[in-house]
Amino acid sequence: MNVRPTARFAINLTRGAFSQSIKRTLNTTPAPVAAPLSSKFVKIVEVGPRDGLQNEKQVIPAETKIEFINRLSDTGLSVVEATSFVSPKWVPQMGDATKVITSIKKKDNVNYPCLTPNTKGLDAAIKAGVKEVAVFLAASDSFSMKNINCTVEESFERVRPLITKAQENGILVRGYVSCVVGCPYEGPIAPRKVAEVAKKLYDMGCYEISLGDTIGVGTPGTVRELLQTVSQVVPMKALAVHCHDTYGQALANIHCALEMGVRVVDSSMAGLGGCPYAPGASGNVATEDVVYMLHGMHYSTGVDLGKAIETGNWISERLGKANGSKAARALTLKAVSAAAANAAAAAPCPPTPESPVKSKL
Ligand SMILES: CC(C)(COP(=O)([O-])OP(=O)([O-])OC[C@H]1O[C@@H](n2cnc3c(N)ncnc32)[C@H](O)[C@@H]1OP(=O)([O-])[O-])[C@@H](O)C(=O)NCCC(=O)NCCSC(=O)C[C@@](C)(O)CC(=O)[O-]
Repeated sequence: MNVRPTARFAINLTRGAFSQSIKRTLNTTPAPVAAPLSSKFVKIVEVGPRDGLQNEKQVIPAETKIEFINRLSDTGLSVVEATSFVSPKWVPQMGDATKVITSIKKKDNVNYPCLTPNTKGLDAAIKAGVKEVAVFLAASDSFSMKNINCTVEESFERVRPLITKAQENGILVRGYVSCVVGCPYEGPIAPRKVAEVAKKLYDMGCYEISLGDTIGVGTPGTVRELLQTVSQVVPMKALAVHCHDTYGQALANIHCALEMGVRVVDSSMAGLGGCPYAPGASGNVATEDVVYMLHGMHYSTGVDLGKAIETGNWISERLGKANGSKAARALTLKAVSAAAANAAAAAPCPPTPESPVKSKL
């Protein structure tokens, strides 16, 4: 992919000026849906700093992660999943969890949940002042073994004391279920199996269950069936969707989930990410694309799309990648072209050579 549009934007437009330019561009961009469908709020859970960065091969300095989170906090997002307190032997990229979470500028209206696989992780999170954690289980034993080194059944026993201790400390717990449609090692996963895991986590005290299509194989057909089954045992309002975009189905799957009543969507700025234990899986659906779609459908998110694109472009440049969001790429090009045209129009006219007629006078 070509990184030029992002680099050009960096040269031509400063932070803030870009948001303004994007706003003007959005005002002249036809809305993708004409009629208002709903004015309801959709909560976006930004997972870029954790899910987005955990799989990066290059060492990302803690300072970059901290600035990324600070910029995300300024976009209007209400949840920014910041890091994970996991074993650095398993996921070295997250080895700076304490430094990152204690160094960010926390905003009162933003939650910064962190992943914790066991009580050791929870203890470190508590020490670092974390107010919300997430446990992550799977609907497939093979994936569970690769990811957290225990079976699904064993993972419940591992998180039970974690959830109890978190509750005793006034810490909210979110629950992830991975491989909700398919597993990289076992193939298709039955919705019934996902429902069992989701219900157990919900009953154990997780306030929200995020359904992870870890390898992005879901389609609106399988996602509909999944949500129909899971919502029989966990209320729809407590469900979130977490769609990786490996097969280009993420937005379609989110649209399907919205139609069924889901109002929490996980996404990753610039489409960063992938799971270290799901080889070949692409990143999460890009936050910019989700926001563009939701606003076009007249859902509110609280997110300033211009600032989101600016942040996605910023982290993409830091990582030396193109922004993985199609909406961000299109709007960046449009804003840069418009700014260039404005600059050209505002520039003083260069002296023109005297015309033959004038020279005769
Ligand atoms: C769960 C374990 C720890 C089991 O790993 P293990 O090797 O079975 O654990 P252990 O208890 O035998 O400990 C091994 C070593 O790790 C240390 N350790 C143990 N726990 C911790 C901790 N919390 N923090 C720091 N260190 C820890 C422990 O102290 C020990 O150190 P040593 O004595 O050898 O020096 C390991 O498998 C692990 O950390 N796995 C994390 C994997 C991971 O982060 N995966 C990505 C997140 S999940 C995901 O991306 C999917 C999701 C959520 O996005 C949704 C979707 O898309 O599907």
